[in-house]
Amino acid sequence: LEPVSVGLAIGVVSAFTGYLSYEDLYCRFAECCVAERRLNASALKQDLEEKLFGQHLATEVILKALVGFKSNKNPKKPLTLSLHGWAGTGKNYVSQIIAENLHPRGLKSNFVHLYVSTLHFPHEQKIKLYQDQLQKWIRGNVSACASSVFIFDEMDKLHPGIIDAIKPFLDYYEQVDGVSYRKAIFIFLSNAGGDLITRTALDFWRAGRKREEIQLKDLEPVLSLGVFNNKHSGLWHSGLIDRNLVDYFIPFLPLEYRHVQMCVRAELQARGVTVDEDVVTKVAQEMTFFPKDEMIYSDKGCKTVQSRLDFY
Ligand SMILES: Nc1ncnc2c1ncn2[C@@H]1O[C@H](COP(=O)(O)OP(=O)(O)OP(=O)(O)O)[C@@H](O)[C@H]1O
Repeated sequence: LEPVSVGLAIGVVSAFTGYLSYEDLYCRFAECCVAERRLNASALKQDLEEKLFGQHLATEVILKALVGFKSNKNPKKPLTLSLHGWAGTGKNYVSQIIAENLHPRGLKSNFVHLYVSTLHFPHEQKIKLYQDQLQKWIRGNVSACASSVFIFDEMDKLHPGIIDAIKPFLDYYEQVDGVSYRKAIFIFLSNAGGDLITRTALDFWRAGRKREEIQLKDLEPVLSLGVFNNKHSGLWHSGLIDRNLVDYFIPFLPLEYRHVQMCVRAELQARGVTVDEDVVTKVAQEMTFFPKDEMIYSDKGCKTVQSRLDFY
């Protein structure tokens, strides 16, 4: 917002109200970083339960992690979440929900920053430059707003050198060069471990067990094999794991036919269109499912639902 019009608007409103502080008023017109803004736990819970389909583990862990972190006045380190799973299962989507619950403007907020490996750090020979830039960006943004949120997409494609560059910010230091990073939130998204998570889900399905019976402890050994000891996970050898800098590893399960249907209905509702079950079935049936014999999981999750809907 342009400062003159903000100032003018504030003047007009204060003339009418007479009691709101300049800061209160300013923050109604321009975005402010409210370090002590409380997290509305029930709103977050409702968002996750209503909008995120088929991810009972992610819903539970994200809620617990964020509520715990935001209610702690003196966290010892920033919150670091690592989200893993197959394509189109909701990792970016949930980051958007988290961002909106922390900063009302969500991904558009000046205090929420999204980095995509292949877009922002594409050239291996420029690692040194990227490291410097990233450190400057993070330092600058956290100095401006302690509760900044940083989302790193395609973490499995991120050069370990870049992860090393952000490592000092994730650690238990009180301050780094006069800036405290302890109230910031880092979210890493990756497909690493997705195939192994899928295999576990499939084992449950084949054993006739419900998806909702899958517990974190069923996936922890799987993730440790696929992510912590896997050269291609991005986190490997980055030291984040040895130093326990990642607080929560969050698995995303592959989506089934019924979840794709739910995504189609949600998208129709978001477009303000009445839900036509014929369209729901047509779009869901156009998706491809695996494994070949059982055809249970959508190979792109809900990812292409929006573009497919444009045909109807
Ligand atoms: N579990 C889900 N519940 C509701 N909607 C979903 C879910 N998963 C995906 N979607 C829908 O599909 C779109 C694409 O999903 P999203 O970008 O979150 O996938 P992703 O897991 O980040 O995939 P990738 O690993 O390929 O980046 C979302 O914007 C959302 O509309």
